[in-house]
Amino acid sequence: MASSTFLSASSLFATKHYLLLIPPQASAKGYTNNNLRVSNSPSFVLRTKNSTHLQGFVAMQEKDASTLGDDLKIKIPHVLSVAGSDSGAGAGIQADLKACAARRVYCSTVITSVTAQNTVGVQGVSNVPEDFVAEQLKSVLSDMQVDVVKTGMLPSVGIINILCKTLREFPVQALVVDPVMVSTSGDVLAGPSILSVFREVLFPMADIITPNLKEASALLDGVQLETVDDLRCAARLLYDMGPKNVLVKGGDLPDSSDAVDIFFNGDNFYELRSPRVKTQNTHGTGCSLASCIAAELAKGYPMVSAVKQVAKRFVETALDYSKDIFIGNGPQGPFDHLLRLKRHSQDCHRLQAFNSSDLLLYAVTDSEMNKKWGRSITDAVKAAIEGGATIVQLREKDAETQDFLESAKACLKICRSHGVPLLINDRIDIALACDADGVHVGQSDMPARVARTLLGPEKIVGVSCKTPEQTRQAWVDGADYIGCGGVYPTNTKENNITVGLDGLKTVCMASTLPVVAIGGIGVSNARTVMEIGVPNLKGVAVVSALFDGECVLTETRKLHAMLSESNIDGYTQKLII
Ligand SMILES: Nc1ncnc2c1ncn2[C@@H]1O[C@H](COP(=O)(O)OP(=O)(O)O)[C@@H](O)[C@H]1O
Ligand SMILES: Cc1ncc(COP(=O)(O)O)c(N)n1
Ligand SMILES: [Mg+2]
Repeated sequence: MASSTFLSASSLFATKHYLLLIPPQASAKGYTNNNLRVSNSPSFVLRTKNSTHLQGFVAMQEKDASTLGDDLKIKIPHVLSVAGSDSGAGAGIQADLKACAARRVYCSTVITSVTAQNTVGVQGVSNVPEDFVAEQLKSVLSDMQVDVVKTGMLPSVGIINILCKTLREFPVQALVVDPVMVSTSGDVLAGPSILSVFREVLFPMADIITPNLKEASALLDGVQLETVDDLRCAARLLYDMGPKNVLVKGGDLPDSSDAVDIFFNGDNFYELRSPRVKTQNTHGTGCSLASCIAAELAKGYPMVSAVKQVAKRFVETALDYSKDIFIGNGPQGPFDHLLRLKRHSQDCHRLQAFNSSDLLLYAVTDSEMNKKWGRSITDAVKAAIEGGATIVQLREKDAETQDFLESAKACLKICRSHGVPLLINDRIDIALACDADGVHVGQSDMPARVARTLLGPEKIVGVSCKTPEQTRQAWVDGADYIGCGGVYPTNTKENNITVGLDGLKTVCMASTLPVVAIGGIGVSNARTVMEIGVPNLKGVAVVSALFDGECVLTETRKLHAMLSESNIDGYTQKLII
C-alpha cells in the first residue's frame, strides 16, 4: 500500500517553506528535523525556529504503517458504536458515524437492529440475531484498538448480556451508554424487558449514562420528571445504580425556553443550559451527544470537559446551524452534523463554539508578575481556576518559544480538566501547536481574519478594540469576542490609551459581539464596570488584581464572589454544589 498525503490549505499557506510530514508521535518524542518543529495536534503544525508566526500546516491522511517503526505508528482515537441503523440517517449508527467524523475520531460499528425509519417515524424494526451481534463485536474488539464503546439501541436482554460479556473479555478505556428506548417520534425501540438488565448489569460498567426525560422516567419506574429539580433528583437516583457519571437530558422538558441537562459525577451537579433552538430538526440529538462525549473521551479528555465543553456545545451549534434545512416531510428532521449542508462558501458560516458567559472572570497571566512572586505559570493558572476564573489567557511576552509551548501544554491540561477554555495571547503558532482553545490578538498582531483562517472555525478568536470601527472590523473578520480597554490606567501596558467607562460603553453599544472589559480592574471597581448597563458586556479581564499578590487563589475568589453577586444574565452554566 502506498502512503498518501495531502496538504491542507496549502494554496493559502505553503508559500515560504517546504512542509514536512511527520506523525504526531514524533513530536511527542521530541523529534526535530533541521530547524522545523512539529506539534502533536491533529493537524501537523510546523514552524521555523527563526520566525514568530506559523508558515503552514499539513495534514497526513494515511500512512503505510508497515513502513514505520512501532514507535512512529499513528494511533487514531477510536470509538465503537454499538447501536441500531436508522435508514433516514438522522439517528442511530448513522448519527454516531457523522458525529465522530465531525469530532475527527474513527468510528467502527456493531449493528444491533435495522430500522425502517424516516422523518415521520419508525415503520419497521428487524433485530440482528444475537450471535451475529456477538460476531461483529468480536471482529472489531479483537483487532482494532478501540478506545471507547458507545451504545445506542440495544433491543434485547440477550444482546445486552452479550455486550457485557464481550466487554469483560476485551476491556476498553470507557463505556458511554445512551439507554435508547423510544424514538423522538414516540416509537418503541427497546421494550421494558431490558430495564432490569440495564440497571443491574450494564449501568455498573458504564462511565456515563445519558438518558433523556422519558428514559430516565422509565428507569425510575415511571416517576414524573417535569422540572430541573426533578432532573437533579433523577440524576442522583440513576447514579446510585452504578454508573460513574450521569447526564439526564432535558431536551424535552416542558415549558423551558432553555435546553437544560443535568450532569452529576457523584460529587457535583452541573446544570448545562443553552438557549433552545427553534427547529424541528432534532432527530438524533441524543445519539450525537453521546457519540461526541465518547469521541472526546477517546482523545483522552476528562469527562466534565467532554460533556460540558464539547458535546453540549456541539449539539447546540449543529442544531442552530441546521435549524432551517429541509429533509423529509415529517415532523422530525435530521440535523447536519458536519455543518456543511447550508454552507455556501468556506467562510460564510462557521461553528460558534464560543460561550460568552465564559468571559465573566477572564484571567490573563503575566510572566513578570509570576517571576516577581516566585510562582510558575502553571501554579498561577491552577490557582486562578480554583478561585473561579472562567477563561484563561496566557500572555507571555518574553518567554522562549519552547518554554512557552511546554507551559501552554501544561496549562491546557489543567484548563481542560476543569472545563475552562485556554487562549494564547498573540502566538497563533503556540495555540495551534498545543491545540489551545483559541487566541487573543491586538490591533497590531496577526489580523483576526488571518488568525481565524489559520485556526479554523472551532477555535475562539478575541480581539482588542478601542473604537466602534475596530469592533465592526473584528466582527467582519470572524472574531468571537472583543476585549475593550484600558478602562482604567494600568502598569501592565505602558503608553496604553485609557478609554474609560464611556469609551467602554461606546464600544459595547457598537459591538454585535460580546465584550470583556480590561485595564486596571479589580475588586474595588469591577462592580462599577459591570453596572454600566449594556447587555453584551459579559465580564472583566484581569492581570494585576489576580497575579500581583501573594495568593492568587484568595484574590480570584474575592473577585469571583463579587462578580457572581452582580446580576449578570445570559447563557449560564452554573455549578450547583
Ligand atoms: N431545541 C433544542 N435546542 C437546543 N438543544 C437541544 C434542543 N433539543 C434537544 N437539545 C439538546 O440535545 C441533547 C439531546 O437531548 P434530548 O432531545 O433530550 O435527548 P434525545 O435526543 O435522546 O431524546 C441535549 O443536550 C439537549 O439539551
Ligand atoms: C436506530 C435508532 N437509534 C436511536 C434513535 C433515537 O434517536 P431520537 O431520540 O433522536 O429519535 C432512533 N430514533 N433510531
Ligand atoms: Mg431528542
